[in-house]
Amino acid sequence: MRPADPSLERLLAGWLPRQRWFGGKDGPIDHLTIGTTTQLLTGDPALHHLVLDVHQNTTTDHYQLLLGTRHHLPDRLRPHEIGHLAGDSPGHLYDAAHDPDLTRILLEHMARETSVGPLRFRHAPGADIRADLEGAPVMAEQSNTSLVFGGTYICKLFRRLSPGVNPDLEVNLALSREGCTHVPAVHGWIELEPDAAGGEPVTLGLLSEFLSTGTDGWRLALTSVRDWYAQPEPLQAAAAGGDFAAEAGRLGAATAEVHRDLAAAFGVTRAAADEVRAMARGMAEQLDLAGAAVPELRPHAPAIRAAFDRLAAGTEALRVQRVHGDYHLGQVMRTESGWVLLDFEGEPARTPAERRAPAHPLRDVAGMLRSFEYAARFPLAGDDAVPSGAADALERRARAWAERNREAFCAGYAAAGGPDPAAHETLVRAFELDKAVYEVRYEARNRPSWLPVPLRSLERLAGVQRSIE
Ligand SMILES: Nc1ncnc2c1ncn2[C@@H]1O[C@H](COP(=O)(O)OP(=O)(O)O)[C@@H](O)[C@H]1O
Ligand SMILES: O=P(O)(O)O[C@H]1O[C@H](CO)[C@@H](O[C@H]2O[C@H](CO)[C@@H](O)[C@H](O)[C@H]2O)[C@H](O)[C@H]1O
Repeated sequence: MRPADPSLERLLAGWLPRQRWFGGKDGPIDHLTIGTTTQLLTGDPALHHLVLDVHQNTTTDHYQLLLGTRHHLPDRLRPHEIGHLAGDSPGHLYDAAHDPDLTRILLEHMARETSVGPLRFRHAPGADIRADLEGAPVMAEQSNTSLVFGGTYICKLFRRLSPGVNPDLEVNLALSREGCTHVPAVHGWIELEPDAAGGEPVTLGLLSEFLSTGTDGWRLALTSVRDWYAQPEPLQAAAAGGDFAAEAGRLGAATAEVHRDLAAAFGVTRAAADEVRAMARGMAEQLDLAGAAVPELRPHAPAIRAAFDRLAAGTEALRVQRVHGDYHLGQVMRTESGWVLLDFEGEPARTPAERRAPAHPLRDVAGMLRSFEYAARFPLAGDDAVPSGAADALERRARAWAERNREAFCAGYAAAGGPDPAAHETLVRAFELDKAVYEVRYEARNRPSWLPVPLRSLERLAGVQRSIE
């Protein structure tokens, strides 16, 4: 395979926008070039590591791809085929993240800490990595691609690359050094060496302990929600088989403990009132952008803007610190030893600087409160899911479930030493609305059939705001 083959670049430009993890779905790809190609395995099958430079409008994003080539493509790999090159080509090209025959090579390299071209494979100090395991991708709604190796490791391959050390690696290593028990152990990572201009290596992958006894919070919460919808009247939350409130309280406490350790690892600073005003202006700008892209958001815009204005009118300085940044029920796992937090990368649509920026820890709390709203409304999202005449009763149930778990989470968070959400209502509401605006845009771009979920809960949030004005 030639490094910069125009027909390969055209194939990739056609394939990329169809991938769940592609972050540039807002507009067409103007031009795609192959930045680096590194051959990790020769023969048939062969494995190449590619960094793709994707030019869209005025920006260039970099995506990582493990490209497999085979003369004959087995049926199991057909869904992952990228295309077929004629002439002196190697035959079928496919996304090798789905090929266990090839991904095991990543473990071998990390175990031996090798360097291949610009790729450097590393392991954590003292880690003894088993290289005899096969990796299969996790089937989750993901921005990246994670491979589970024999129920022992999980290797997250970052799809869109951000400059420098990925915050997920940076934060996990820092929290482990603090002795935090709410994160999985880091075993290794893969990085791209800095280019000639210098700078930091770019993180390509993160190998962590696989939490084999864990269930993700989203799945647990949905089980509880379904149980709640199946309850006969009169409703009795505490008696419901799948009540989630005690878990929500423990999750609140774990969140506060992680915030404490993040503060110890990265420090705490003060955001003066004018910085808080700038933050509120930033939220209003995002609202304008989202309203321009998603018309369904516009009816709620005045009430949302009022919440941001209210935040801007305050004179209080805020204590800010490193936070999770994209906190929701899919980012936490309940294991036999308690709640574990995952994915400290921040929101995929934000810039690397925004993701690292200190924020008030209640921003994460608001993220999780939104997630309770999501879980409560998810079963009602499809139009045919709600029988006619039942909408009001179901809306009452959704609100009751979300409210009960919001309260339990906030109580657990405050009791474990986090700033009390009840004492910062304006701030929490602004964060919640900001997250809901982000979600509307996120769903419109990535999962249009989910758009009613944040829109329905916005009707409630914006209604609360209107009643305050
Ligand atoms: N250490 C782990 N152990 C077990 N499962 C995990 C682990 N890390 C992630 N997962 C699973 O993979 C999913 C996606 O992981 P995440 O790090 O959030 O990826 P992304 O950044 O692509 O969203 C999680 O929701 C969880 O189900
Ligand atoms: O986990 P990611 O870093 O990929 O986060 C992105 O995708 C999330 C969905 O997978 C999205 O979260 C939204 O949907 C969740 C249910 O799937 C819900 O629990 C969250 O509250 C809601 O925000 C997240 O916003 C996005 O950044």
